[in-house]
Amino acid sequence: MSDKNHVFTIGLTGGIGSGKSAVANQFRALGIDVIDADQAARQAVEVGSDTLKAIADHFSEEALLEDGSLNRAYLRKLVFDHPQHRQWLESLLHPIIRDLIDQALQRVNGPYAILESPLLLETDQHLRVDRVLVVDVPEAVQIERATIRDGSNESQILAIMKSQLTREQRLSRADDILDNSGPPGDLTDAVAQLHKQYLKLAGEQR
Ligand SMILES: CC(C)(COP(=O)(O)OP(=O)(O)OC[C@H]1O[C@@H](n2cnc3c(N)ncnc32)[C@H](O)[C@@H]1O)[C@@H](O)C(=O)NCCC(=O)NCCS
Ligand SMILES: Nc1ncnc2c1ncn2[C@@H]1O[C@H](COP(=O)(O)OP(=O)(O)OP(=O)(O)O)[C@@H](O)[C@H]1O
Repeated sequence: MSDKNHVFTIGLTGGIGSGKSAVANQFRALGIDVIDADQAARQAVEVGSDTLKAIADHFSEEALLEDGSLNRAYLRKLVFDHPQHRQWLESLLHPIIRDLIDQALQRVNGPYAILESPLLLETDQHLRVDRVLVVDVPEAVQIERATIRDGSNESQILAIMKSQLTREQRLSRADDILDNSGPPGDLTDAVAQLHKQYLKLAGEQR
């Protein structure tokens, strides 16, 4: 990125259940601002928003819960079983998510920022970042951890994985790779090393 006003930004990505949030929390603990694309996706569909109304109009009232919020379980099943529904939802949400990310990046004060996103490389979000950090685990570990965390069945996790890049595609685009196949404690030293490297790179950019 050549824009002089922009904060040095690391794109943190990985497949579902790889450990992006766990890694992001370690950077937060070091005082680094993390912008979370999944969080932006939630902000985009706030109760009462036009976007949420467009979703209910397009799918059905079933897309809303009684309190007027998004029926995430319903939509999750629908969009990952039917690529055309996912494409419709993405074409509505991704431009909004991109704008929310841009606004959040402008508010960053620290030496560098982290953009945590499952779809960093699948969308144009990667154009916002200076460097790509991939959290990597074998696919079997992804499935196991995501299934336990979400209480989902394996077939739903597999459907989500199919709509993301493959492990090989993602790794081929990484500048840095964090192996998260060990216990959570193993991440601490590796994150501290990366933090040192990123502080140096951010300093050189200024
Ligand atoms: C379908 C929705 C409502 C399901 O909500 P739910 O609470 O069950 O899941 P959540 O949003 O927490 O996402 C969980 C994980 O699913 C995967 N995922 C979500 N959306 C997508 C997508 N469009 N393509 C591939 N994987 C996705 C990611 O690994 C993500 O971390 C939600 O994921 C959504 O609105 N997706 C479309 C917006 C989007 O693309 N978000 C990703 C960030 S850019
Ligand atoms: N090293 C680890 N050992 C064991 N469990 C882990 C480890 N890292 C993360 N987990 C657990 O695995 C699950 C997935 O991790 P996390 O939520 O960080 O993944 P994610 O990449 O952010 O997923 P998503 O794309 O769905 O948002 C969580 O329940 C988390 O507590």
